[in-house]
Amino acid sequence: MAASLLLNRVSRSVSLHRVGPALSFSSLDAQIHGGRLSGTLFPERSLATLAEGGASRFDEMVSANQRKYYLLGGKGGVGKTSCAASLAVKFASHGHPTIVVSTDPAHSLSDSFSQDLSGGVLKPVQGVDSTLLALEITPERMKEEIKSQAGGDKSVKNMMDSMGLGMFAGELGDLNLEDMLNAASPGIDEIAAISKAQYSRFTRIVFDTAPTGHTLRLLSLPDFYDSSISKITKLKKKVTAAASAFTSVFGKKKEIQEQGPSNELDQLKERMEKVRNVFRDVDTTEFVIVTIPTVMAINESSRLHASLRKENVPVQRLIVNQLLPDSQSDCKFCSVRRKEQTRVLGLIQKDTELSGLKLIQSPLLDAEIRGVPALKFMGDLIWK
Ligand SMILES: Nc1ncnc2c1ncn2[C@@H]1O[C@H](COP(=O)(O)OP(=O)(O)OP(=O)(O)O)[C@@H](O)[C@H]1O
Repeated sequence: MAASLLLNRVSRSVSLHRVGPALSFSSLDAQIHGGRLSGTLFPERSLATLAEGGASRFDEMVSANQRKYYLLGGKGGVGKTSCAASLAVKFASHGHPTIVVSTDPAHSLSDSFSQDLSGGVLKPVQGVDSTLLALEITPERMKEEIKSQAGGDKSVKNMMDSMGLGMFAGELGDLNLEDMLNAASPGIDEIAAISKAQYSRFTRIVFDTAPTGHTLRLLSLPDFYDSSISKITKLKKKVTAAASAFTSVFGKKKEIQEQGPSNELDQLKERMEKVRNVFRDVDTTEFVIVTIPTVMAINESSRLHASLRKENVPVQRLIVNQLLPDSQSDCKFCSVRRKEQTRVLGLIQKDTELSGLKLIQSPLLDAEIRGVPALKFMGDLIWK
């Protein structure tokens, strides 16, 4: 049986001692020095060789004091939440007041921290020696907020009426404004909110994003909003110009109310600009792709990277999570799986989208990563 890592959390600490071919933890007195585990050793190979010690260049991630945003995303079930939560714990324990945000409607931050972080408001994470807040975004609350800002009513027609453009609502046919208001992807408002002044002291913001498709929507939403709002604004200007031309020729006052586009739309447009700038700022933002060593997951990661590149979202790191640790005494199953994962790692090196990224290898632990001590342990393995 491949030597694997058992993570039995005793009280609130974990540690490492050797049990037969497996390794298990009972109190966190094992220090990880430069990839070697002091105390009981992992005889075949240090964990760091698995986690490619230093590949993540955590020193770069933690150095600057200016605010930075890290979005972790990828295929469902690969370990996004565990990696995001472990990164947030690591930032906080390195002195950065940190916020970890889950934009995934199927939240698992509460599970990962083993604390109730639900409710759509910022909540302090217990058991971390410095400031770490968590936010599980509730899509419902977000949608209500957007609808209320669009003059209360949901329909495009009523909204256009409120801007004196009711008779032109048909012209917006191709503009699915209703979709925009009704299906606002969760996260936009909170991302806009977090960039507000009162959160300025938080210098690291970590996003645990939803599986790939949903995240791409979230990333493209600011542009979608922007183009929708500019369409309305342009139409408004066109109509006003037509109305004044009409008046000068026929001398009759058309009943076009002289209103600027509703200021709710202006505010929305402004917030979208802010979010879009956050997502694309190479100095402050980075999207970290998380995957596992299977062909399907690598293919999806490659497509995700291509989409992020198109959206100009900066990507530097790729985490390959749940890698089988080395072991001399391999069972048949493990040796087949190990061969496959080695092949897949080779595919990454040849993949035009992924080969340029910093590759972080994260070992498979044979227990769930739940609670701050386990997240600290995982963080020490991958964020080095
Ligand atoms: N390296 C690892 N070793 C052992 N278990 C792991 C590892 N990484 C993640 N897990 C476990 O795998 C499960 C899924 O992890 P996680 O919730 O972080 O994935 P996710 O990508 O966020 O999932 P989802 O897409 O459903 O949100 C959890 O039970 C977690 O504890």
